Amino acid sequence: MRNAKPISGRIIVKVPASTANLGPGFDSLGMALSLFAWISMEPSETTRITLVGDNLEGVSQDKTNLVYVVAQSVFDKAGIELPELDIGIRSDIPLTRGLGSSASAIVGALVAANSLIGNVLTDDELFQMATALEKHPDNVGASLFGGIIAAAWDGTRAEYVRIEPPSGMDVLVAIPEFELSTKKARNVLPEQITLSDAVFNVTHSSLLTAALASGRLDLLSHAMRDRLHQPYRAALIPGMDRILREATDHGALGAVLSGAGPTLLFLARSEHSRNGQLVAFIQEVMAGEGITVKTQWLDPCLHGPQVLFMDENHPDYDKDPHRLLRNVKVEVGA
Ligand SMILES: Nc1ncnc2c1ncn2[C@@H]1O[C@H](COP(=O)(O)OP(=O)(O)OP(=O)(O)O)[C@@H](O)[C@H]1O
Ligand SMILES: N[C@@H](CCO)C(=O)O
Repeated sequence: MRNAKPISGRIIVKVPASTANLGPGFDSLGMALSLFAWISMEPSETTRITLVGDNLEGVSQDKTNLVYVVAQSVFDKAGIELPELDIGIRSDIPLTRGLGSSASAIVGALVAANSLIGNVLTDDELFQMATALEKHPDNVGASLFGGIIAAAWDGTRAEYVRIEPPSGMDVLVAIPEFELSTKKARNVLPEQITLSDAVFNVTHSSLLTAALASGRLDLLSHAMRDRLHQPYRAALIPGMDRILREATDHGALGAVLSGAGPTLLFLARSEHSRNGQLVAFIQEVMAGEGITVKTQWLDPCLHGPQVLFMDENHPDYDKDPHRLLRNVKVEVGA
């Protein structure tokens, strides 16, 4: 039990998307991306959950909503009651595509709820809660701390180290039109793997972490290879095998499945990245498979959630929060 009191006012949190694994770092490596979701939250007489924009189709608007449930877990842990909430959610992160939409919802909800009660929970407590909810620390760690994180969870406690992304590195994502839930993409993984595949992944994941930490972009094509999950998941994503194998011939430094997929993610040197060759190659292979993909250049996001607090004196306080969310580009914090 803590001495926490709900504050009156509205919190808006802007939280980054993330990519997990980066190839061999299964359930361990994550990187925050310059693609965002926004959550507004304030105490209210009755619970209302409003979804803004096109990316949240199918997300529940009752008390089963992930953001509402996670917020309640913060209040529970802090020992206070705050059952009714007015929540608004806007997301530019497509759902179930491997860009950490659920992690951003969890992290956004944790940070918004904690801000509403005066930040009584520490970042470490939020990280432990987020990891236990998501069941792996890679996406949530990246969304919470920004940059690249290397993390390990033993089922009880998660530890992480944040790595500043190397400069001059751009990120391309190729997002297929179809959804692939994390659950389905984990169900195709084998119960057991060979020792040689385990050694392959441990060694490549270590090399990748060291390469990212020291800015050795020249090592990425070698280090980003994986034998633990991508070979099994490839059957779910037509075209993936060829694209990952040949992407470095078309200007990528490295190419991987983003999280549990189906999004494919490419790292490239900034000075080479926007010449269109890589995008044209991806589009051609996917078109051959009859799949439409949306490609988007992003940057590593260097920061975690940004929080805007509006009290009744804020010039926008009287505006409908959901209209505010629709119009964000709301600048929230530094
Ligand atoms: N903003 C949100 N508000 C409420 N629920 C959300 C939100 N974003 C995601 N979710 C929930 O998370 C589910 C998607 O989680 P899932 O782990 O399958 O995919 P992902 O997080 O997009 O991908 P990955 O974990 O592979 O990066 C959605 O179907 C929805 O139930
Ligand atoms: N590390 C996770 C990320 C998806 O949430 C996986 O690949 O299944």
